[in-house]
Amino acid sequence: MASTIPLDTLKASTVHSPKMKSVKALAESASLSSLPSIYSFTHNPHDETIISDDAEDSVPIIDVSLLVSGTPEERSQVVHQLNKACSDWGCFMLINHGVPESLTKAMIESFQEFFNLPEKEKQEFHGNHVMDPIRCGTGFNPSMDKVNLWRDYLKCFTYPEFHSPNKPAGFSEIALEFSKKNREVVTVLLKAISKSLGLEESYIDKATNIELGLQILAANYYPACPEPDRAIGIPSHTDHGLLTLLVDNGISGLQILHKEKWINVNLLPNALFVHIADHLEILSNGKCKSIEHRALVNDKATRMSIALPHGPSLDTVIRPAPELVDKESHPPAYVEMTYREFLELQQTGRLRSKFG
Ligand SMILES: O=C(O)CCC(=O)C(=O)O
Ligand SMILES: [Fe+2]
Repeated sequence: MASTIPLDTLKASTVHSPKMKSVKALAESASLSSLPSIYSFTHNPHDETIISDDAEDSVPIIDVSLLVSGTPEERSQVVHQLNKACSDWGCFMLINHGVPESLTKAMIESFQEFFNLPEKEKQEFHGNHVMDPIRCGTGFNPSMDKVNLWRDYLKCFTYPEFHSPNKPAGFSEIALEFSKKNREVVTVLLKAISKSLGLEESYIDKATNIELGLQILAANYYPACPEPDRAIGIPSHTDHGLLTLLVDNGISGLQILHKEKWINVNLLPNALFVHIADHLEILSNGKCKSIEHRALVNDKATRMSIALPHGPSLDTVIRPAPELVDKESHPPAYVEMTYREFLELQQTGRLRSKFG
């Protein structure tokens, strides 16, 4: 049986992040020529020697339009590609996904306008709790992060209920449309991934109660950094949820860990990057791998990324699919708990990994 974490000791997890100056404000202050020591991140020297840009290490590219309009052979080919991408890579790049390029551009611009708001106005959206539906801040969580991260963020819960800041003008409308279009992509992908696992098409939808599944629209803002080798945007982690879709403003910085090598990800123009996340790994009993990744910073230009984690409904217990469990050869390898419990535990720093 899968073990469970005693949750009766779990209290509402408030993140006591002090009202810190944003990294954007810090980076723009005229006097900044070196990295303040509170942002100094010790990179693992072992990591640094194994960065790869090799062609053979290139992330799989999947044409998702074939799942909708392809021939039966093309559809089954894409399902096969997804099976390999989810198990061998834990990520892939998606082309012909149907999110209009102009909409993505408008979303990136709107986030930029949000981050450009006066600090005081942004502070109205400074949430404290992981379940606050709108949260803006700078990368610092005392129970999780040992150093400050060179990154500001805004996170909004956009499904099942839509939340967004009421400024800048037009932000809400663009965010609603962008979130909808991205959720449509996830709907198609989850069906195909179910099939690729040998399960019925709607298996993941039902097991996660996806009708009420949580969608988060998050933007990361990484200003140019005076000493990029000594700082980090986001340290190595896997995402919670089922799938995260990600785009950026054309400035690279995302790295994934593949076969113990850090690989620079350069997104194809108008492609979506897809991360397999923890709850898909749990549900598939390890057949799909959630991908370790991190965000580096640079000294030339501001990087922005938009990440949309799509998860189960908050109150559905997620456990390995019994169809993918075999007592002898594939025993259940993960703890079972609701997505909400997972998020709250993760925030306290007490969830060391999805293995419990
Ligand atoms: O900025 C990126 O490319 C990565 C962002 C990320 O990993 C996250 O928001 O969880
Ligand atoms: Fe991430």
